[in-house]
Amino acid sequence: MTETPVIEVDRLTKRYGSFTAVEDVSFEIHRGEIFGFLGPNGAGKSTTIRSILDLIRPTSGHCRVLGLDSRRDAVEIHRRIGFLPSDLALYPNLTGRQTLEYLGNLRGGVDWTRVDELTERLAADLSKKVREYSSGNRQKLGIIQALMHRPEAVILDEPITGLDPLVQLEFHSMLREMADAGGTVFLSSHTISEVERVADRVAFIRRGHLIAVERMSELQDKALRRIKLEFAAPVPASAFDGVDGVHEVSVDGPTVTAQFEGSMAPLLTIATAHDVLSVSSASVDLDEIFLEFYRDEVVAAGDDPDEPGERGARAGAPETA
Ligand SMILES: Nc1ncnc2c1ncn2[C@@H]1O[C@H](COP(=O)(O)OP(=O)(O)OP(=O)(O)O)[C@@H](O)[C@H]1O
Repeated sequence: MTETPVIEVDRLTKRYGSFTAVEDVSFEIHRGEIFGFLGPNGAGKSTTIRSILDLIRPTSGHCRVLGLDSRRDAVEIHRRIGFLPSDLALYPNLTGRQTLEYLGNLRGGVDWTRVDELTERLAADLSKKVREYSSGNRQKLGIIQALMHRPEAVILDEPITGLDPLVQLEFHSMLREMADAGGTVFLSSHTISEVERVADRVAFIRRGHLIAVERMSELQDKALRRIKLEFAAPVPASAFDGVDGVHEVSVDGPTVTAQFEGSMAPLLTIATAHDVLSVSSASVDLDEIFLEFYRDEVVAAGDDPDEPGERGARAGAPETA
């Protein structure tokens, strides 16, 4: 039996004039899931979120939230979910507490016990006027307003901006508790470390296209590994041509380094045929995977002129389930 997805994006395309910000993006998020939505600046994250929430109208495609139509049922959706926008607009002359009272009353009242609990956990200060807030305190207020009515699902656009590391940890625990209790979290982010820490699945968006949706645990298993081989005598790089799963072979005298994925066995077969003295290997961390996905952007920024941007395709086609 398949449960109705909590958030469903179906072939979403958004054009601004002749510019396509998001093209043919589809994914589903299920109950109890923390879903990371990862991409560099301008990739299309906020455009996707705004379409889900009916804050902008898609050029084509549909979004559904809690089984409701984003356009037809926008009012009910907004009542039942929490949302932290990337550019939260607040009244500068209200205090934090007055702001929450105002926003809560739009939903029919404030659960101050819940507000106090969130305030304490995030070490927020609700007594000052919004115009006197630091950016971190402003962000805390944004998080509190998104969570204070105990929503079934929450959509968070870059939530940890400006938060110190301890508050980030506490905030991520809060998201995990929400998901464990059956809530759903959509978390847009630039940073793989945040997504790695907290998400169950992650979608990678680049230049308006969804390039992969991966389960975090599978992504970690899939991580490319780096191997260093010391030989008794120099071995040509061509000895490793066509070996399954091996990339980026580089030779420095009798030392060969390479990256590989999957089984190490084919690589070791070649190595042992050439009088190998030692083998060492280490996992490549997820930051490197992130860079693999976004290599074209890195090259465009002038960081690595060596490598053509082919390898983002390694992750395969987007998941459709
Ligand atoms: N109203 C608009 N008119 C024209 N272009 C727009 C508009 N809004 C967004 N864009 C463009 O659409 C693309 C996607 O923007 P979007 O804000 O969705 O990216 P993002 O992934 O959220 O980026 P960031 O991480 O910087 O917030 C960008 O190139 C942006 O300049």
